[in-house]
Amino acid sequence: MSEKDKRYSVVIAGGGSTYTPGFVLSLIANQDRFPLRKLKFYDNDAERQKKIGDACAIIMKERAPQIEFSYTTDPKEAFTDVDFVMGSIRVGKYHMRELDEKIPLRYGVNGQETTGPGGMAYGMRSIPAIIEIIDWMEKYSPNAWMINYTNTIAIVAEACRRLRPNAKVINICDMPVEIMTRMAKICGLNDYHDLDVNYYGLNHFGWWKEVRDKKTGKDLMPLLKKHISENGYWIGGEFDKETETSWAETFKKAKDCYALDPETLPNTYMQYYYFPQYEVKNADPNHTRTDEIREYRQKIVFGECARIVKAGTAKGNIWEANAEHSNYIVDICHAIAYNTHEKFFANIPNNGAIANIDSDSIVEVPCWFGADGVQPMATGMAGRFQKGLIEEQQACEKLVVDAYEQHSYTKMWQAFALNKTVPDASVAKKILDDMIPENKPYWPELN
Ligand SMILES: NC(=O)c1ccc[n+]([C@@H]2O[C@H](COP(=O)([O-])OP(=O)(O)OC[C@H]3O[C@@H](n4cnc5c(N)ncnc54)[C@H](O)[C@@H]3O)[C@@H](O)[C@H]2O)c1
Ligand SMILES: O=P(O)(O)OC[C@H]1O[C@H](O[C@H]2[C@H](O)[C@@H](O)[C@@H](O)O[C@@H]2CO)[C@H](O)[C@@H](O)[C@@H]1O
Ligand SMILES: [Mn+2]
Repeated sequence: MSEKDKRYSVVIAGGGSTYTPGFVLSLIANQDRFPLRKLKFYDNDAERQKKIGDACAIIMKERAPQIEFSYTTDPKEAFTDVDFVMGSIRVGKYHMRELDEKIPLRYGVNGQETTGPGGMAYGMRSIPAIIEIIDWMEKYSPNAWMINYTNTIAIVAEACRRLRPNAKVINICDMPVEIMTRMAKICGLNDYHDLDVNYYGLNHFGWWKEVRDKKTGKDLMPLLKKHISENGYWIGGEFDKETETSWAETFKKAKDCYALDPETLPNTYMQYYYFPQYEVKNADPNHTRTDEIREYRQKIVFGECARIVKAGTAKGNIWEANAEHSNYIVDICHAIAYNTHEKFFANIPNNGAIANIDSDSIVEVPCWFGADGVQPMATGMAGRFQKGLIEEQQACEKLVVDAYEQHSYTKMWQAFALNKTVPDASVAKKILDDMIPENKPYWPELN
């Protein structure tokens, strides 16, 4: 069979994820450009995965019967004969996410999934699980690529850099393309594919310094700056109709983040670093994003899967409209499979991509994606303001991986104490001391 006719085998690690049905629908929708012969799910929670797996089996039978579909909790079965691993696991599931959010809030510190102490706690849990998956992939399918969404991406990527430097793993985030689709709509274009950008920073910690219409080359920054200074990334109307309340607030808050540096356009996550006191004041310590997800996304996804299984058909399912999150990972697999050299974003060792940042820092920058992986774009110099922020934040991310490697309590405490979201070292210690017993099943013992 020629390369042109090749059909691919994909395993979704985290088969029980709320995003899995979206991945399946996007994969099916892209069969003309990224054809599959096999699709598998892997999860370490058989019961959770079965609920999603049984519904997806029906979707696959109805829409793509030519693709062999299965789900398993056995790593050998999961990772044998695959070309791509899509990483989407959440170690400790929503129970631990809730604690990541609520423990810092006990002490008046921002409680968020991937930023501040919560993000560092979550990253520490993800490291061994991702390393384990990489090792299985390399053992059972040595030519495969892992495209990983599993958070906390910056910490996972730093752990990959140190512990598995040659692994074929690419750590990605959907936030830049989600924001770019908003930018495209603001400019009367369709989605992120229509824009050519210069963007730099860390994961959930970055700035656009150039946005152009890909077709005409027109500078879109003046138009975007005007809109964002008035509305943030909020668009309203049909496009924002389904946006959940907390995400709506986030897109609107970008207006205040933009005001702090009107030369660049901010990633929405900057709100947690620029305005931590505001975030805490607006948070309900007894009802955080995890509660919202339990009430909405998780309930809807698992409810819909149960409905499909009961009806024995997926006709009229809620995932008809493709989500950015799942389309993006399929776009990336396609770019690697067909060596397209399209420009997306990856979290990779800097190596000069941001000229005045250490070469061994993990940075998030535009990269060209092809059969040999990713080639970063040179983004130029970080501004003085950004450079200061980046260096503080990336030191926190490195300290977490130091703590993991050295089983060091002090390094983890330093990581919390240094973070911009934490007011002082005694508060950092209280948060860490509350987190340690809760994370006992997942973290190394810290001495
Ligand atoms: N990078 C990004 O931009 C981005 C965007 C969205 C979501 N995410 C990430 O995607 C992941 C999934 O999110 P979700 O909200 O759907 O989570 P979820 O809790 O619904 O699903 C995660 C699944 O992972 C499984 N799991 C946990 N530990 C595992 C392990 N060691 N091995 C195999 N499976 C394991 C769980 O059993 C669960 O079924 C999270 O890491 C989330 O942070 C990343
Ligand atoms: O609070 P959540 O679980 O809804 O989202 C956390 C993730 O947010 C970013 O991704 C998506 C999000 O998954 C999706 O629901 C939507 O609202 O848009 C966001 C931006 O594309 C973020 O990039 C992830 O890393 C977070 O895990
Ligand atoms: Mn992300």
